[in-house]
Amino acid sequence: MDANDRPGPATVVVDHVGMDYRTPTTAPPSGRRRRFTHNLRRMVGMSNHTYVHALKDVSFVAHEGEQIGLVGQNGSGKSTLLRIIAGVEPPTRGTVRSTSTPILLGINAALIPTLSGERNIELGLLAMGLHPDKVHRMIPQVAKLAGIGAAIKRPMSTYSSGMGARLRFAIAAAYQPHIMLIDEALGAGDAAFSSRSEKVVKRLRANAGTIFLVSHAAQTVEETCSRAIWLHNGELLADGPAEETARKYRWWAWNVAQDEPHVAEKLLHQAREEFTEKRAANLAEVEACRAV
Ligand SMILES: Nc1ncnc2c1ncn2[C@@H]1O[C@H](COP(=O)(O)OP(=O)(O)OP(=O)(O)O)[C@@H](O)[C@H]1O
Repeated sequence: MDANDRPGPATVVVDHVGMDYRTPTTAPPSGRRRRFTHNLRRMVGMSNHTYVHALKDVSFVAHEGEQIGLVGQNGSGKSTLLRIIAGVEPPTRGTVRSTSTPILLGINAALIPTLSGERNIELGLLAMGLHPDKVHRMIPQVAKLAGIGAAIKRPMSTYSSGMGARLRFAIAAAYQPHIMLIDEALGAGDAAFSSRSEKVVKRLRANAGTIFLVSHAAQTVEETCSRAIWLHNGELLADGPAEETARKYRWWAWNVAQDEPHVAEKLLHQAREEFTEKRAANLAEVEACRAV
């Protein structure tokens, strides 16, 4: 889609989504009383907890024909957002609505370790809603794409992590999703598998209606997406044409890498200011979708 084109109909509505993870920590909290409780719990062998605010009130609408890249530094919430859109994890707050089931390439299939690879393919394809006749016809081709040889007859619990990743990828790739989510960090496998999986991803991307892509190379987002969203510490900081948004992020990241914290801070502030109007437009669109 060209940046000047009108967007197609809405396919995914991310409505005020927030995600908090409760995690153990050894860091002492601020405040005397809290520190006292923290030390006391530690002395009696109990662990202390803190909350990670992985996503903070994220709202936007994705449309038919859009390829949306998610950019942001490590830990900014990109994978969390993909998992929530895929329905793999429920958000702490807010909702995600979509016109069809979004498929997160590689991990939607919940595989069962005690069953063979072949049986997992069967169950995975059935879980995606494919007809049993079609599933039986497809098993050999999915097994071929996984390319793990005779291991396909063995229980998954005996696989290496790379073999498991290949199988998961092959199952997800067997189905052409309309809303497709790709987390490049989940890509696993050796060089031969990577080139094979690249071809499959290319084909799936060409036929999908809406695509979300998490890539650590902002340049990939710039080159292959129509729109980009910049997440920073769980906050939606920018949302616009891929080239413009990914460049903003790259310029910020470059300044962080050059140890220019003041410039980087100024750029964050600038991005936030520039996003004010678009944020209001996003919220209005989310609101309008809620009314439908
Ligand atoms: N299951 C979990 N339990 C606790 N904290 C989590 C969990 N999953 C993610 N987090 C935290 O949530 C925040 C966002 O993580 P997320 O993986 O979404 O970031 P990311 O932008 O995808 O990072 P990266 O670029 O490194 O892959 C991080 O601070 C991370 O530590």
